[in-house]
This record gives sequence, C-alpha cells and structure tokens, in this order.
Amino acid sequence: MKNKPLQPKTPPAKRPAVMKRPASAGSTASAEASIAKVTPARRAAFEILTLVGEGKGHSDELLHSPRIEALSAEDRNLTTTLVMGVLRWQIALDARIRTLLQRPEQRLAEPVSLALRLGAFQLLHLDRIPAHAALSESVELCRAAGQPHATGMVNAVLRKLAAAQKPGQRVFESVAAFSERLGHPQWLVERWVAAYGREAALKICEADQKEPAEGALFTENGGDLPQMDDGSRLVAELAATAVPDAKTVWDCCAAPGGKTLILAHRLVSAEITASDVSAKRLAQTEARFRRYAYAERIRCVVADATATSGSQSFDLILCDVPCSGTGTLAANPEIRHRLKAEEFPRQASRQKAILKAALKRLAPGGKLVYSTCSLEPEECERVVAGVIAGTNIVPSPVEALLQELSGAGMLRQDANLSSAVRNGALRTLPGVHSCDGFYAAVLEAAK
Ligand SMILES: C[S@@+](CC[C@H](N)C(=O)[O-])C[C@H]1O[C@@H](n2cnc3c(N)ncnc32)[C@H](O)[C@@H]1O
Repeated sequence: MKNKPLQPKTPPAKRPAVMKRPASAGSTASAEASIAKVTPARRAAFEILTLVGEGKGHSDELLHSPRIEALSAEDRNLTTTLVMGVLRWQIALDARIRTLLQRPEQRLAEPVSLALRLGAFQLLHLDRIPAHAALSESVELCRAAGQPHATGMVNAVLRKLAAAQKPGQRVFESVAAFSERLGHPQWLVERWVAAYGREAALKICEADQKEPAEGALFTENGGDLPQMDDGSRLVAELAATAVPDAKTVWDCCAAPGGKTLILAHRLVSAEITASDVSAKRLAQTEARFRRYAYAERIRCVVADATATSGSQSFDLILCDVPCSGTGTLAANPEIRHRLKAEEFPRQASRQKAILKAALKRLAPGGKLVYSTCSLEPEECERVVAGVIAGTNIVPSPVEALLQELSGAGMLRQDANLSSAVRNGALRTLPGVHSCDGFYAAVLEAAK
C-alpha cells in the first residue's frame, strides 16, 4: 500500500485486516495488485471500519487522523460518508445480504462481511456511485484482505443486490421489521416503544439514520457561540436560566466543554469551575476554551466528581454525567453495535454516585441540573428519583424556564418544545424534536 496505515489515538495491537495476510491468501503480489485497484476513500473506509469493529478506535477520531486529513477533500468526504453510512445501516445491510447468501446461516469472516456491507451500502444508499465501482472495488478489498476464496461470492451477492427491485411501499410494519429496515437492534427499539410509543420510536430510528440535524432550535447561532448539538445547548441554556444571578458555578463532568462555554457566555459575572476525571479530555477542553474570550473566567480542575473532598459550595451545578449515549446515534452510529442491556444498571450506579456527591456541594437555595444524552429511563428519571428520595432536594419544573427562553426570543417560533417536557423534566427525542435526545432535570436545595 502506498499510504501509511491509519493511526488511531490508541495504536492498535494488530494491523487492520486489509493488511493481514494469512498463508492461504495467495501471493502478496496479487493482494498488492488488488489494493492498487481500490480508490483511497474506499481503502480508508475499509480500514477504519475494521478498527471500529475490533474496538480499536472511535469512528470520529479515526476520521480525523492525519492519514485522512491528508486525503483530498473529495476522498475525505467519501470516506466519511462510507464509514458513517455503513455503521448506521449495518444491521439492515446484513439482513438484506443474508437473504442473498446460498446458506443464510453461514458465518462470514469479518473482512468479507465488511466488503459486502461497503458494496451494499453504496448500491442501496448512494445515488452518484456507479454500480460497477461499488461492486468491483468491494471484490478487490475482499481479495486484498486475504480472502480470495470469497471474492466470487461477494461479486455474486452484490450483482444480485444491484439487480434487485427497491423495496415496495410499506403499509404496516412490525417493530422488528422497522428496527431492521432502519438499522437498529430490535431490543433497543422495543425499549423506546415501551418508554415513548411506537410512532416516536420510529421517528427516533429514522432520525438516527440521517446526518445530525443542523441547528433548528435557537434564533442565534454561530458567531462566538461554540458548535454543538442544539439539545446539548438547550440543557446549558436551561441551567443558565435557572440561576441567572449565579456567582459560583461548577460543571462537574465538563469535557469537551460545550455546555461550560454556554454557561460562561450567559452568566457573565459568575466564577466557573470546570472539572473532569479525565486529565487528557480536560487538557483538550482547556485548549478549546482558549479560543473564546469569555471563557477566561473558567477554572479547569482535574477531579473525580464522586470524591467527597472539597468544601466550596456552588449556586449552580451542572451534572452532565457520562451515559450510554443512546440519544446521539446519528452522530455516534457505532454505539448501537456495542451496547448491551446490562450496561444501563452499571451506568446508573456511576451516575447516582456522581449526582449524590455533587448535591452535597450545592449552596442553600442553589440549583443543580442533572442531564444525560440517553433515552433510557434507568439513566435519567430513575437516577434522579433514587437519589433525591428522602432528601430535602426538590425537582423544579423546566416549563417556566423554556417559556423564559422563548419569551426572550432565544428559541425559534417553530422549535415546538411543548412536547419536550415529561413530568417536569426536559426530554428531547431525535426525530420528534430538532436535536439529539437529551434529558435534563432541575433540582433545588432547600434555603
Ligand atoms: C457527557 S460527557 C460531558 C459533556 C460535556 N458536559 C459537554 O457538554 O461538552 C461526560 C464527561 O464526564 C466525565 N466523567 C466520567 N466520570 C466522571 C467522574 N467520576 N467525575 C468527573 N467526570 C467524569 C467523562 O470524562 C466525560 O468527559
């Protein structure tokens, strides 16, 4: 290969499959010849998807590695489209491919599955890619990855797919059918149906398959405001509106700092402490803050928010806890492939520990905003209910805060957030609201 292999932030223990060469793979010369026939974008996409599949990197990080930055703008765009598209549609692509295999139950080697998914995604979802390019380069990728015996099958499956009719109009679909069609694990969608209803679950799945929505909630965007999802910004705007005269503010899970920046932008006379348990993430956050003049008032501290040490109390605390991220699948498509239901209780116990410790630092009459980008009740309302039971902390409804933001002209008239309040807390849903799925509850300490 002419290009250097990709460098994920954590170097892989093994090289990507495209360069692994089992003894049975035929001559090195024929693999070299095959890879030379593959365009840089498809080659890069194949390597990134291999690393993501092996758990050796996050798609977003890998798509910003020096090797990808060195590609032409056109190749970078195609690489991104291929990686994000395959990750979003993987479940649906695999289901379609299975129907075209001679033995649908057969387990394919990972590089073969990957070559098939890449080809199928281009054939089914990209209008401007000639079918022969999608097909022949998938075959060459398969050969170059040391799977020459599978090239005939890859060719045959993709030919059948290219010739097949597009699916007809759907009258009614079961949850199982639309989960698969829209590339989601059925168990996850069933949870959303239980929590939010079938129509909302369908809209969430549809939204997850598109590029993340452009800002559609706020009237003011860009300028000296940080770039971030509108749902994430909405959480921070609500926090700033909840305690507009806050003098002391603590963002206890701050990295990468988007919400801290909104707090600093709005609360012009507040001293703001931003902490995170990860020194590396906080260092990147500090570097980000340097680009904004109003962020000079932010003090960054590496700290574990579950630690009970520290005596300072705060008028406003933002507790934007780590979570499963199921409200952000459009931007983070691979989460769906890694996630297991057992993860929710594990997340919840960490979230409860953070919230419990943070509440101890709240000044009398102060407010804490607990938030996640998860759609799962275990990580959201159930954490809050579990932690505040039997304490003198009370929930403070968010409706009035949304009205205040709207009355101040900050929200667009078509923002349609009236349905984004459940039991007094903010609950945005992708596809239902024009942003990622966020949960935020405002909690108030007795005076
Ligand atoms: C959801 S992210 C925060 C996003 C951030 N508020 C923003 O809007 O840009 C959660 C952060 O919590 C940090 N974290 C995880 N466990 C923590 C703990 N025990 N104490 C402090 N920070 C923690 C993670 O490193 C991660 O950066």
